[in-house]
Amino acid sequence: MSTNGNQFLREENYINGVWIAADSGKTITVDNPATGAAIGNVPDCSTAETERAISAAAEAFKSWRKTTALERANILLKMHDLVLENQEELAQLLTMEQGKPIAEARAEVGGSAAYLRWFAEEGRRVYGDLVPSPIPTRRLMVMKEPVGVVAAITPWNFPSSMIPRKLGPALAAGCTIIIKPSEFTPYSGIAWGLIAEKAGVPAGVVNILTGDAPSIGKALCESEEVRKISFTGSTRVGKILLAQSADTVKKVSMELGGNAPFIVFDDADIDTAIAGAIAAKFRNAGQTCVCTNRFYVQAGIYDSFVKKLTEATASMKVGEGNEDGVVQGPLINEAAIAKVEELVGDAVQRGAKVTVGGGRHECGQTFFQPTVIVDATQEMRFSKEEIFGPVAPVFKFEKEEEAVAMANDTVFGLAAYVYTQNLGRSWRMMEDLKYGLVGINEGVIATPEAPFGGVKQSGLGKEGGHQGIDDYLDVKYVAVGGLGM
Ligand SMILES: NC(=O)c1ccc[n+]([C@@H]2O[C@H](COP(=O)([O-])OP(=O)(O)OC[C@H]3O[C@@H](n4cnc5c(N)ncnc54)[C@H](O)[C@@H]3O)[C@@H](O)[C@H]2O)c1
Ligand SMILES: O=C[C@H](O)CS(=O)(=O)O
Repeated sequence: MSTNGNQFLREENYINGVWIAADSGKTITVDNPATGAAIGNVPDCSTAETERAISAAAEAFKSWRKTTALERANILLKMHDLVLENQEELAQLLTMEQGKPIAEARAEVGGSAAYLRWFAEEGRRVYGDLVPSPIPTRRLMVMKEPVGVVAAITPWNFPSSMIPRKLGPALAAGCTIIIKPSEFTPYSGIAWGLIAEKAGVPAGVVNILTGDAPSIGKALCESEEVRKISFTGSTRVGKILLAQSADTVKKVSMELGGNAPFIVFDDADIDTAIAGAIAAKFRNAGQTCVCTNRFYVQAGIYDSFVKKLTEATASMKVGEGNEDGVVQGPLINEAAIAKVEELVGDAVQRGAKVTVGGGRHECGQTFFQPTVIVDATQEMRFSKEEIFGPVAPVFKFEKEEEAVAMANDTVFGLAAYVYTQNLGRSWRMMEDLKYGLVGINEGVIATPEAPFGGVKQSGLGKEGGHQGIDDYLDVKYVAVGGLGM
């Protein structure tokens, strides 16, 4: 059943085409991060429900894998249309449970639909090979097949769009899926069950579970029937899931934490760099995996960049997501605020100076002032730890090789950004920066057409692009002999 008039605000889980409560009747209360008010309660499911979801997905796989790529594409496009037809309701749900400004929520929902369209098309281009045989009486074929049951575990910062990045390629490839959204933002995840149901996705193909993450995750990782784990979240949890998946040798996709450098050279167009800096730092209140974590600014442009960045940051309106003109909402909870406060405190203690912001915002317990902090050094914690908040540390450098060395001095490798008008330098940056994504004079680059994913401890595998569906396919080599008979 739905509450508060939004048809997508459902307080049940979706297993095998049936809406259910937790066996125990237990629930998890979900709060609005901007106001602290309770939105509602979702099922607190655990191992038993997870095992039923796995059985349902395994049974549904037997027939879903035999549908044609065109049939699957048509269902994904129906889901795409439903998302766009209900974009406002889905965006309002997202802002209510996650806090982001409504314009960002609308964009996220639009992006969700775009991933569905992309993979509807990609699914119809899963080609095999006929390999020239060295033996006259033998033919060599390469086939691609769906891996089977997929388990998807997703984060709270993009509670809508992180799901179709997995559901899209999974269904397009012929896999079935069990989705466990974050307990902080479950409603946008549960909504995918309703969208699937309305689109006519057969029972068991899409299953949505909320509840005790460790026990659900353990059941998914230890099941022989689950053949792939697709995770988006922290590197810490990614490592737990990788370890838990080892015994059954699962395929894994890991979209993990980041520590993005944003390098500005003296020859950069400064206004372009400032626009890119604001977009790359403060989107979703700095709570994105690809948000800039470190600004490295060359000495010749440093003072004017700091001045302009401070001015632009000071002009940002903070408040609840539906308030006119608000460009920054709350952080997800008070623990997130405390973490950001800790990192700012550490930097100031080590000699950094705040030019704007630096503390909690008057809007409420979960709001933090958009902040610029200068004279940053590699010894400060935020040079190695993901801030995940609206704080922009600015470091000064003299030479190009110094910037590259500092930028690469991290265990992470998700996104990096470079602002320069020098062609040779931009190519050296592309090649020398050890990251999965590089923006040259661009601060927001994710798109369904391109492979998104990190290297090092930022992850394994890609989401989007033609690479995105490969992670949901097994490659089979078939040798057909006896042709001389
Ligand atoms: N690389 C990317 O594409 C990408 C995208 C978004 C977020 N992230 C990263 O995610 C983090 C923020 O998201 P978060 O706080 O939700 O991350 P998180 O790792 O705390 O939680 C992510 C998901 O894992 C679940 N989970 C937690 N502990 C688990 C366990 N022991 N077993 C199974 N599941 C478990 C959570 O319930 C949630 O659904 C940041 O580090 C951010 O960089 C990465
Ligand atoms: O935080 C994670 C998202 O993947 C960021 S983006 O919307 O893909 O840029």
